Formats: sequence, C-alpha cells, structure tokens
Amino acid sequence: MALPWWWRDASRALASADPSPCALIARRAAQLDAEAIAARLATRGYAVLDAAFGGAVARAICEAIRGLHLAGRLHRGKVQHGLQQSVNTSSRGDRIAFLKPEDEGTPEVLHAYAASVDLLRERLSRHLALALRLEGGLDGCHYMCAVYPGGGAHYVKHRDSLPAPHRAGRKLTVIYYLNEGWSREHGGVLRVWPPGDACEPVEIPPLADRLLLFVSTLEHEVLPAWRPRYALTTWMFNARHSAMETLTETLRQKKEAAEAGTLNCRKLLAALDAESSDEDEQVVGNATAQKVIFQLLKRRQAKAKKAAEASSVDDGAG
Ligand SMILES: O=C(O)CCC(=O)C(=O)O
Ligand SMILES: [Fe+2]
Repeated sequence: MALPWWWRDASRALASADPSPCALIARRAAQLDAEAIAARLATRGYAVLDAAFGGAVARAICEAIRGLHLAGRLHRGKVQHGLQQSVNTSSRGDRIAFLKPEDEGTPEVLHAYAASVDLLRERLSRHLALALRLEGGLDGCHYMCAVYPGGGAHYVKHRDSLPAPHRAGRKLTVIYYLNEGWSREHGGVLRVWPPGDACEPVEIPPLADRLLLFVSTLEHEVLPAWRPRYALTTWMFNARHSAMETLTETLRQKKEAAEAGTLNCRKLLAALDAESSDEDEQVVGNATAQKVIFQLLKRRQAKAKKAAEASSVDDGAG
C-alpha cells in the first residue's frame, strides 16, 4: 500500500529538524564521562568541561533564566549565617531563584537540565574514591539560577559548605555557565582555591556551555562582573549530613536563645529588686517572661511561708 504524500513530507521534516534543546541535553548528558569527572574531583577537587551540552542548550537555558528574571521571579542573594540569612550587597550582588523542577512554572528546558544533572549525580555517586573524599554519597540535587546584573556585581570569597570537622550536606557544586561572547573586560571570573595551602587560585571565566564541578568546601569568589552574567548552579547533597546540619544548627540557635533568655531574666529580676523600670520591653521574649513570673511566684511563696512561720511563732508566744 502506498503511503500518503503528507506522510513522506512529515517524516522528511522530522528527520531533518534540529533536535530540541531538551533532547540535546539528555543525549549529551548520557555521553558525559562520569568516571573521568569523578576521578578528577577526587584527586584535584575540581573539574572543568567545555562544550558540555552544546551552544543551543546554553542559549535556551539562558533565555529561560532571562525570562524568569524579567518576570520578577529572582530575588537578591542572601548571605548565610548558620540557618539565618541576610541581604548584603557588599558581599554578594547576584539575583537568584531556587528552582523546583517539579513546579509547574519551571520552564521545560530547566526541567530537562535538572533531570540530566540528577543522572550525572547518580553516576558520580558510584565512584568510591569520590565518596571517600566527600565522606558520603550523593543523594539528591538542589538547583539555583543566578544573574549578576553587571555594574561590578560580585560574590566575596566563601565556601558553599563548612570544611571538616563539620560534615555539611552540600558535597559538590556544579555550575553551568551561559554567557556567549564573554571576554576578559567583562570580568565575572570565578576564582577557586584548590585544596592545599600553597595553591594559587584557579581562574575560570563564565563562558557559555562550560560546566564546572568542585568540592563544595573549597573557597571561591566571583570577581566583579561588568555585564549581566548568567549561571545555573546545582548542589549535590548527602541527605543524612544535610539533616544533621539542620538539626545541629537548630539546636545551636535554641541554646543561644535560651542563654539570652536566662540573661534577660537575671537583668529583669535585678531591675525588679532595684525597683527600676528602665528595661527595654523588646528584649523580653515569651520564655523570659515565663521565667520571670515563675521566679516572682517562688519569691511570693517564700515570703508567704516566712510570714506564716513568723505568725505561728507569734501565736506560740501569746
Ligand atoms: O557563579 C559562580 O561562578 C559562583 C557563584 C557562587 O559561588 C554561589 O552562588 O555560591
Ligand atoms: Fe559559592
């Protein structure tokens, strides 16, 4: 039976069409040499891969992030102090958004990228030397897109994870750079300090289609960028260490709050004894107020007991 004319035309068109960025990502990701990347990370602490997914993929991802930026979905990057965060533009000038690939609003190409990087994580986590180096396996990924708007936006020297003896959850930082036509005068170079004291930093310009992986405890810094600079960052994490890190920090904060409460309580009681009312109401938290009331009740009880004893002595004397 002869095929209809449209069938022949359609199949020709399909065969000649460029594969979509999503298809390209999946294809190229499968070709990445995870074994070689893992070996390099285990020995040197970082690995740079150029022409990682192809220029078309970098362009499509860059467009998707630009779209999120224009739609107001990015916010100022925050500086982390334990579990607390604050905006500090002199430390960090980027605009970021954490991506949840499962969210409906996530562009398809970012979804495809996340799926492929997650596959790379699985393959990297089978490498024993790397697991030993990271003191744990790689259980999942968190994704963040970032735009440095130019005008000297930078990120001061920092680590994404605390080094030993801490066992932080983030194990590997993986950055896909998206900047076509980037040149020296645009700045925005990433400096990474490889392990070992004597090492000079390695300078990595954020060139389009470059994939950089490094151990998250390494110090690094983004030099001032003079043109908008786009990147998509993934943190590969160990689930048990992440949970322990959160728990340790929560306990530390609770202890700190309790200590501050005890101090406030002493100050308040001293103020009560001195019958002064200079204390700033703002320093009194709920827990502190409870402690103060409890102390007052105890004092009242002690006073009442003393008075009762005194009156029974009086009665006896009468
Ligand atoms: O974009 C980069 O090159 C690094 C950014 C960075 O260090 C971070 O977001 O923690
Ligand atoms: Fe970082």
